[in-house]
Amino acid sequence: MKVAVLGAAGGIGQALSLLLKTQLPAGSELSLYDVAPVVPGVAVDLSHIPTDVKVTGFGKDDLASALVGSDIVLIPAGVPRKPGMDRSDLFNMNAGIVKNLVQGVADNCPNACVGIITNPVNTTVPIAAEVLKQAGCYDKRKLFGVTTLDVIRSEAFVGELRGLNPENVQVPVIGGHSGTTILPLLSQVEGVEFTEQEIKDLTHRIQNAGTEVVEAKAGGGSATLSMGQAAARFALSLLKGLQGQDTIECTYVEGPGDNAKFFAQPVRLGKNGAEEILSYGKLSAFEQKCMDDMLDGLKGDIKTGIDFAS
Ligand SMILES: NC(=O)C1=CN([C@@H]2O[C@H](COP(=O)(O)OP(=O)(O)OC[C@H]3O[C@@H](n4cnc5c(N)ncnc54)[C@H](O)[C@@H]3O)[C@@H](O)[C@H]2O)C=CC1
Ligand SMILES: O=C([O-])CC(=O)C(=O)O
Repeated sequence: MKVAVLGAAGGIGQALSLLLKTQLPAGSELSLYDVAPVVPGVAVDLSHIPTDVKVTGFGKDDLASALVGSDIVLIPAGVPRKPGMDRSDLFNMNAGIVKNLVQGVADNCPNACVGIITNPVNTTVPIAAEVLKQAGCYDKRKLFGVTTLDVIRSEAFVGELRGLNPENVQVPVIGGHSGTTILPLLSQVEGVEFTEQEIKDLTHRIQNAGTEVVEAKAGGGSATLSMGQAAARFALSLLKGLQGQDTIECTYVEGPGDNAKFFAQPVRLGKNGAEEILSYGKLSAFEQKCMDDMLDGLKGDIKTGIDFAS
């Protein structure tokens, strides 16, 4: 399998590429693309790690070579937030970057699965869908917004609160990837009971965890290491699915549209990508109210993306 990382020289891109170099199955290829001139150096650096994963770096004029033959394309290219900004403030800078890179996917590896990390994810994924549609190669089973960071944060915070090993905690997170559109289903965490106040506080913390990192980094960017881990988890699950070993992850996809055209929920990943959109089960009254309150915002974010690309 060939995995391409677009934006590979950035904070997320480098962490993700390191994890992929050490965790992709033997015989895989890792293709690193960035407009930053350091990218060939990142590839050389990683190539000194003794795993059977071939790493190649491609500079800004070499997008086609980076992409050709790719099975999975991960896109963390773009600008991160600074304190005081919302993810939607990144739209003006990042929408065009995602549009151009996804056009490159359409031109060079139209059958690849694409995982969009660049914010605002609620909007950049619909942009990617429109670009692929216009190129005649859109398969909704193969386009994903990577929302795994919301899941791993939920696991970490629940583990911390209850003194559990977070590796044994599972929390589905549905909706989108910004503010109140992030909806952790704490009522479904097995073997753990929360008070109403704990649910409110935890939900708020998970929804604001990106801002927690942005403020702690004080102008130096947003989550990169935890996001690298989250994207690697998603990519490795997707790859297992493509190789015939089905896996389940929450991810932002075009589904049946019961809530919004694009929506994050548990998805069975298999040979063709998103083989099955799974039910997220019964919501508590609190979760249902959170859902009702955020859906208009999520739909607005999606419309912004569709309008931009069409
Ligand atoms: N989905 C999620 O959960 C998360 C998403 N993000 C988003 O990921 C994006 C990247 O964040 P960081 O890695 O921290 O930023 P960064 O600034 O460290 O890295 C971004 C990289 O993208 C490259 N780049 C810019 N334009 C490009 C283009 N046209 N083609 C190829 N590469 C290009 C830059 O040269 C840079 O190396 C941001 O939009 C951020 O908001 C961040 C954390 C979590
Ligand atoms: O908050 C940000 O800007 C980056 C991000 O998406 C996250 O950390 O969840």
